[in-house]
Amino acid sequence: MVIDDEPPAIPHRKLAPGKLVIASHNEGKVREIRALLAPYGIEPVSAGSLGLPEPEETGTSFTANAELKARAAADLSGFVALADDSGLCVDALRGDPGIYSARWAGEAKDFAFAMRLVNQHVEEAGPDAGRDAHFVCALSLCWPDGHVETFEGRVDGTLVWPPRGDKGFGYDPMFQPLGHQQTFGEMEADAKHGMSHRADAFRKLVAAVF
Ligand SMILES: O=c1nc[nH]c2c1ncn2[C@H]1C[C@H](O)[C@@H](COP(=O)(O)OP(=O)(O)OP(=O)(O)O)O1
Ligand SMILES: [Mg+2]
Repeated sequence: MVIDDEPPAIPHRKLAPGKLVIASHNEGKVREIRALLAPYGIEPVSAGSLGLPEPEETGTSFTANAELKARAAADLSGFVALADDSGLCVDALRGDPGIYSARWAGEAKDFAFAMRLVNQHVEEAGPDAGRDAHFVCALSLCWPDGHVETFEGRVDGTLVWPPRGDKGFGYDPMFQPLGHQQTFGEMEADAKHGMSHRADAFRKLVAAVF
């Protein structure tokens, strides 16, 4: 018997030119998503500039949180919304901080503190646990009628200490992608876009909806 295990082709909805809300309140992300969208004839407006609230991230996965943020922004704005839920997953910490990556930086969004915390836990886990980590990014597009499509990307790397560079945001200064000598904090934006979890998810989005 021949078993056909090819997944059925998913009919994606195409994205028409026009306004699109970037459903994020993180300036670093908004900057990166704007750059990724630049070649595609979309007019991005940020959630902040529309005065949209920051929804509570009650999901238990990157995908669930990305969908919830995209849906909230599409409902309130009436435009297609693109949300990003992402985070740093550390092997020695069994995937933490993961979906809690923003929350580890506290109310003050203090990533110098969050990076120290991550490094401290990794050192406590001992040398055998290693310093492998990866970033994950789920990008969700939600149309005003509720249709949602989500794409996930990933980049593998190593955690360095002390942190290096001030070009990126969040945990970038302590993350060195596999096969590279610079951290994401030291790289120019274009170099990060060549390999990041966000760019990986975005490539899948482009293939599906443009
Ligand atoms: O490329 C990255 N380079 C460094 N750090 C990163 C990256 N990507 C995600 N991260 C970390 C920091 C961020 O704060 C958290 C995501 O948390 P997450 O809830 O998805 O975003 P957020 O609260 O900062 O903004 P928002 O929810 O309004 O989009 O993971
Ligand atoms: Mg958030």
